[in-house]
Amino acid sequence: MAYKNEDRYDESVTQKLIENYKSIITNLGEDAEREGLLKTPERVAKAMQVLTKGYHSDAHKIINSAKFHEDVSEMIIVKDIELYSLCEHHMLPFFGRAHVAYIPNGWITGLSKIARVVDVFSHRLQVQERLTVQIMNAIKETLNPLGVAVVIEAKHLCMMMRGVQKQNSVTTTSAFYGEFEKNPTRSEFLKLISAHLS
Ligand SMILES: Nc1nc2c(ncn2[C@@H]2O[C@H](COP(=O)(O)OP(=O)(O)OP(=O)(O)O)[C@@H](O)[C@H]2O)c(=O)[nH]1
Ligand SMILES: [Zn+2]
Repeated sequence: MAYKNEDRYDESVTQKLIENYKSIITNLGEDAEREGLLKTPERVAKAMQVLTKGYHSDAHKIINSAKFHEDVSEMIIVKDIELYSLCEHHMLPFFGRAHVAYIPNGWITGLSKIARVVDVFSHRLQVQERLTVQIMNAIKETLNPLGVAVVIEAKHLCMMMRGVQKQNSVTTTSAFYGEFEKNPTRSEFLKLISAHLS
């Protein structure tokens, strides 16, 4: 079913996930029947559907729904778009911010749609590199711009709470297309967002 917002859940998926999470709680050595945990499988089932709702959204449709003809040829940057995603290896969160820019070639889109595209792809099981490229490609394929740039800075809980346990490392990924593949455009973009790069 299509999820219009995060309050809608697929009832059959919820029921299956409730059984799955009951088993997980039991297999972790907890008592799934104790009072505090009784509703937990349902809560997690719903939370996980929200965190993966991007599978039910189409980034191309989102951009095309607010696509306007406009003769602008300057770089448009939407920076500091906060994002929360789940790493596909551990299903633990990674979170940070995305900086997205494009140079129009006759078409622009609503600014909020750029942030919505970040949400669509981040609400899936991801690796940061693919997330970065998917955002770039969605803008490239819908607006046919002269260039697109995406930079994502994120911290991965799988590197913080477990495993290597590094609390301060930030991963930066980038994807550049068209004009952004060369200077001076790329350096102008990086300069404009540089206050936000660590
Ligand atoms: N490239 C990339 N790697 C990621 C991302 N999120 C998590 N990882 C890494 O995925 C790797 C999975 O490695 P494995 O050796 O299979 O898993 P693991 O034994 O749990 O690894 P450790 O985290 O080193 O304990 C780890 O190095 C994670 O840091 C991501 O977005 N991009
Ligand atoms: Zn991970």
